Amino acid sequence: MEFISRSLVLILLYYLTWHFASLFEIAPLVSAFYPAAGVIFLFVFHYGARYIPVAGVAILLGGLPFDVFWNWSADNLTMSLRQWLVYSAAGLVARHWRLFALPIKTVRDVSALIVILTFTTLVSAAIALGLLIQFAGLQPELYKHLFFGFWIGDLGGVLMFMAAATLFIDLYEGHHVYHGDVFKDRLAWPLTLLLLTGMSVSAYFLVAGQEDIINRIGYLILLPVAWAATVYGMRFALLTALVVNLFAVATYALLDLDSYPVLDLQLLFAVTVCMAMILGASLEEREQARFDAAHDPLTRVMNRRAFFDHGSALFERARRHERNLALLMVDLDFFKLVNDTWGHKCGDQVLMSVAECCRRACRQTDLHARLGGEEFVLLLDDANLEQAQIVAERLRQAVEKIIVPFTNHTLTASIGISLLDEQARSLDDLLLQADKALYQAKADGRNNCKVYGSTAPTAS
Ligand SMILES: Nc1nc2c(ncn2[C@@H]2O[C@H](COP(=O)(O)OP(=O)(O)OP(=O)(O)O)[C@@H](O)[C@H]2O)c(=O)[nH]1
Repeated sequence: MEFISRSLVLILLYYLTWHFASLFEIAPLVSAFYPAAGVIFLFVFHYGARYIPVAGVAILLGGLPFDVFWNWSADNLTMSLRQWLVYSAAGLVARHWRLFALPIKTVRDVSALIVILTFTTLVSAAIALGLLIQFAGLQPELYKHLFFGFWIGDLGGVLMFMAAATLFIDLYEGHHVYHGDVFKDRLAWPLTLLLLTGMSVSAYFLVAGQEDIINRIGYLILLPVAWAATVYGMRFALLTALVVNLFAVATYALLDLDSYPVLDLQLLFAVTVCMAMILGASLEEREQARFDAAHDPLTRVMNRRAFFDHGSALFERARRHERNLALLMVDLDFFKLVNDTWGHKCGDQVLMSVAECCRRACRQTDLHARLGGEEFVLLLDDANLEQAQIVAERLRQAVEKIIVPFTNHTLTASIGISLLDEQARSLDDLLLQADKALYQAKADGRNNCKVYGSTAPTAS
């Protein structure tokens, strides 16, 4: 299954990159071949030789129909074969010698990849030039033209390849390489979409009448779709596909461009939608997996591991900036009775209600988590003793109001409080102190809040 889905992505990415890069075609066909070949390199590099035949299929399906199918020539075929062999071999060599460390995690890693690809591209361009001189008797006056054609074309191509590399890495390695502040704001989606489609549409008008250029610019619509798929997931990508395709069709109708091959437009639409579904679905799966790894499946609040990850960072920040920090350890009283009397399902419902109470008791900057069983924890950022006691008391009262489903029974909770001071050197210390306070609260008859180091109950 993985092989099939990866193969599909290889073919679609190849198609996307090939057509997108062909927009920047300076030396005919060459600049489009290289970035697309980069996709082959990446797949072979990451997943091995079994993707070499798939790459052949990608070339046939993705590259040929657009230019070569309509304009078949032996040169084009040789070029396809060459990129297939050179990049498959380069991918295998890079894989074998582990030319750069995996997994690719940062923008710097991607840059390293691009440098290697640029290098490979230039070397293969030089080899191609050498072969042409040696075997095809290339005239010296064409050297410069060809080399610059290769060079400039390839450079543009490699830059375009960045887009494919980003999609690829995002898709399979699960790292959001280019996720930064730019993408934080969801508003970025409609704005960027507007900008990209606006640019494409103005471009159509600017080059009205030059069919060849219009055909190429038409492929720009693939970019926002693939981008939306990787950054925002399937729903946004499908929406983007719909919007940009509607724009494209409307523009073609407005400009009366009936000579534009209908087949191409349909194919483009099919590819954008497939791309959106595959990339977007994968992103959503990954986000789901990430969520599942950090959350308790029953209550959907943070789990123990995620609490320690985020909590330790919060603890260190508070200690460094000498800010207050309070920890509340919450444990239900006689919860076993609920399970034993009304069943486990009923107990589960109660736990969900308690999690909700914890969520409501917190600020956005605080953390709340289920440590396990009927034990919850709250880490209150910038809260002093008085504030922590208020939150704990509010929480205790909220738990008191929970009614065990289908009964008229209520339950109570005991809460231990600890505060960041010189004694607490780590989050573990803080937890230990809150646990001791909780033990005190239980010993004192339950349904009350106790502060570590103080003997008087804060409320009951
Ligand atoms: N329904 C349900 N029960 C759970 C879950 N995890 C742990 N428990 C139950 O929580 C109960 C914990 O019981 P104890 O540790 O004896 O504590 P208690 O009965 O609350 O008594 P005190 O804490 O001393 O007041 C046990 O019956 C566990 O089976 C869960 O996910 N769902």
